[in-house]
Amino acid sequence: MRIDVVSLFPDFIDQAAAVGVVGRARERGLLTMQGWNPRDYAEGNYRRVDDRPFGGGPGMVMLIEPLRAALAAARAADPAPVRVIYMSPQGRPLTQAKVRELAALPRLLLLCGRYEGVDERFLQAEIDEELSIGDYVLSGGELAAAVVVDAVARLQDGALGDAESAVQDSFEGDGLLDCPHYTRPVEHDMGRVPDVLLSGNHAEIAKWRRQQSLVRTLERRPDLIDETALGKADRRLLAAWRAEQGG
Ligand SMILES: NC(=O)c1ccc(NCc2ccccc2)nc1
Repeated sequence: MRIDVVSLFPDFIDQAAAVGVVGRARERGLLTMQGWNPRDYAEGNYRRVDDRPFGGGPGMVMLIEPLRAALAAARAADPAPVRVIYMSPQGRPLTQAKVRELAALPRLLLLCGRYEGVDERFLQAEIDEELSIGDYVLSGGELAAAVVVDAVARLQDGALGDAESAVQDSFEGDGLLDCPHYTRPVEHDMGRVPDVLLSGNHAEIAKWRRQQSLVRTLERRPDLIDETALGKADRRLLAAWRAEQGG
C-alpha cells in the first residue's frame, strides 16, 4: 500500500511511522510513504501557505493553491487511484471497520490541516472523505494522520508476525474490547495469574477470554454491544458470569 501525506511538517509523520510494526512494514515494502509539503509549491517571496479568514475571526486558513499543487504532484507520483482523506474534528469518527476498509485500498492520501483549517472550496473539490480520530482539537492533522497510518499498516498482510494477534486485538475480529493479558511471574504481590490460563485447556481458555471480553465491553463500553444480538453461547457466558457474581 502507498500512503502520501500532504503536510507542512512531512518529517513528523515519517518519524512517527519509522519504528515498530509500521517501520517493519515499510522495511518489508508492505507500505511505502511519501510526504508532500504545500510550502514547496507556494509562490512569491514569502511562499505563503495560509492567509486571514474572510469574515474575520481568529487564526489563519490554509490557501487553496499550494494545497492543490501539492495534491496534484502526489497524485501524479503513482498511477494507482487514490482515496483523498482530510483529517479534522469535523470528520466522521475513525473506527476499526473504516480502518479495515482503508487498509484494503492500493493508495491513501492524508491531508493534514494546520491553523483553523483549509479553504472549504478546496475540501469540496478535492477531498473524498473527512475523518476524525476523536472529539478533540489538535494543533495539526499530523497526529491524526499518524494514527491512520499505524492502524492501516498493521493490517497489511505480513505486517504482524503472528497474524492471529491482529485478529484478537479489540475492535478487530468481533467488535468487543480485548480480554486481560498476563505473563510471568504466576505469583506476584500484585496478584496471581487466573488458574484457567495455566490449565493448558485451550477450549476453557478461549471461553474465559471471550467471557472477559463480553463482561469488559458491557461494563466499559455498553455502546459497543447489543445484548439482544448476542449469540446463545455469548449469552450463556454472561449468565454464568452474573451467577458467579451473585448478580
Ligand atoms: N480529531 C481529529 O481527528 C483532529 C484532526 C485535526 C486536528 N487539527 C487540525 C485541524 C484543526 C481544525 C480544522 C481542521 C484541521 N485536530 C483534531
